[in-house]
Amino acid sequence: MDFPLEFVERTRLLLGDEEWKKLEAALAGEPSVSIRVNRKKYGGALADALPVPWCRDGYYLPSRPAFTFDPLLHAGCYYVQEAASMFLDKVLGEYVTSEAVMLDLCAAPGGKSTLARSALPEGSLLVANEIVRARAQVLAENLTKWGNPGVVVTNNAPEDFTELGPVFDVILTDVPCSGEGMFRKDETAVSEWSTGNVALCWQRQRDILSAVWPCLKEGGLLIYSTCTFNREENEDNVAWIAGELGAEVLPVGVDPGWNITANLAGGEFPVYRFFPHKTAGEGLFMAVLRKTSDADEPAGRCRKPRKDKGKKPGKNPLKVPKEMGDWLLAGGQFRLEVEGECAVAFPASHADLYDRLKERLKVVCAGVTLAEWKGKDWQPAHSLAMSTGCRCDAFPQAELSYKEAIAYLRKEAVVLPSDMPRGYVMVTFRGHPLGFVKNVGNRANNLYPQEWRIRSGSVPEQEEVLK
Ligand SMILES: C[S@@+](CC[C@H](N)C(=O)[O-])C[C@H]1O[C@@H](n2cnc3c(N)ncnc32)[C@H](O)[C@@H]1O
Repeated sequence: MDFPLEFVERTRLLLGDEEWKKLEAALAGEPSVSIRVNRKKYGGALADALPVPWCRDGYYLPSRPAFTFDPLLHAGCYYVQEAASMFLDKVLGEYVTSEAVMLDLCAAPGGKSTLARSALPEGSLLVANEIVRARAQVLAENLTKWGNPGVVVTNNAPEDFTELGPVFDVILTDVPCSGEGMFRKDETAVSEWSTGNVALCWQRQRDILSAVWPCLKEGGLLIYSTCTFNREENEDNVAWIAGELGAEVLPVGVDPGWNITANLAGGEFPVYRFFPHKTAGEGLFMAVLRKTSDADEPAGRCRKPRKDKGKKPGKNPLKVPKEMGDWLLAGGQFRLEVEGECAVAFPASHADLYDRLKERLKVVCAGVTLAEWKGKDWQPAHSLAMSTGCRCDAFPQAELSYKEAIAYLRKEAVVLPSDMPRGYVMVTFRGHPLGFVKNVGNRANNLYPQEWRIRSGSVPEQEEVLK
């Protein structure tokens, strides 16, 4: 692969001649394949997989299966994620040990959000935000499949958060960057690279950080990451956060055998760099900072919503039927309410914050959507089937074969055994919920979300299921 000359020169200067040659060779090689399992859904051991050392649920696979045709992927049993990004698990495991409210500001497609949702202590809330509307939909899909009810997905610009005040214990800014660490996976990252773009990126990163800084509590944690190598977007920005915004940079306990690279800019503070020639994974930079200053916003204060923002709740004639609480394993821990045409369950312990977020932000989805009103009855929602909080035995269940499961995920017709009761039936594959159908006797109407269906027609001959 031909890299831009200026990139070669700058990276050679950063690493030295010998290291650059090794990196160049690695960037021309094949990326490793890794996944992270959802321990709330998938308990089995993996054959032939090697653990990713810095992540409790991460595994390298010996080859790349046709993931699209694995029903377990669509059931949220695992997420395909490059291994270096999983370092977030080490950071959260070390620094977030009690219930927390976390914002993942640049979250789509959701790799780090799904990881955070597994790593955060029980009772925590994750707000996952994405500025690009179409990407926010993908983020919502991935988090819905992951199934943790303590999630709010929003579609906002960083500035929209500023006036919330200091509500977050942890903020992750996995900022848009020049993407040098993704060169072997993403050819457009190579073609779009220029020194001008690097400058644009580091300036935009500072704007993003300044916009959300007032939302971080004093003593709260900022996790800053990029997937690029240059020092401007990495060490220089960390030094700027510490000096200008007011933070101390924190160390993370790492094993020397992991081959993580330290600060390359001569600074004293700890940062964590992953290079593809040293660790199996793509390029990643991560630093952890604790907010020391509170100059912007007195703790606990939150400005009133802007007058033009926030919808006045109109009177909704729909009510959530009481029995819907029985569709959840811990129904009593949720606030049930109707939002538009949907019955939504949201963790009661964070309901006040959710109301504040709704006043200011564009919420794509939150908590568990239990059902949708269809004019005559409530139709159980896909989000419920995906939720780890769902009481699955509240519904009749039909186990599907591999072929039937793929047909269901392609939104094709499904035929259920003749003794299945009429009405809503949960379909499963190897015991994992895939969604709902409505059994009308001679056929079952497929309720899989149209926009999530498998579109590819080339169904593999053999079963492509995680082993
Ligand atoms: C590196 S990607 C995030 C990857 C994600 N954290 C994950 O682990 O799957 C950066 C994200 O920032 C978004 N973005 C682009 N411009 C932005 C801006 N000005 N402010 C905030 N986010 C932005 C991009 O759309 C993209 O989804």
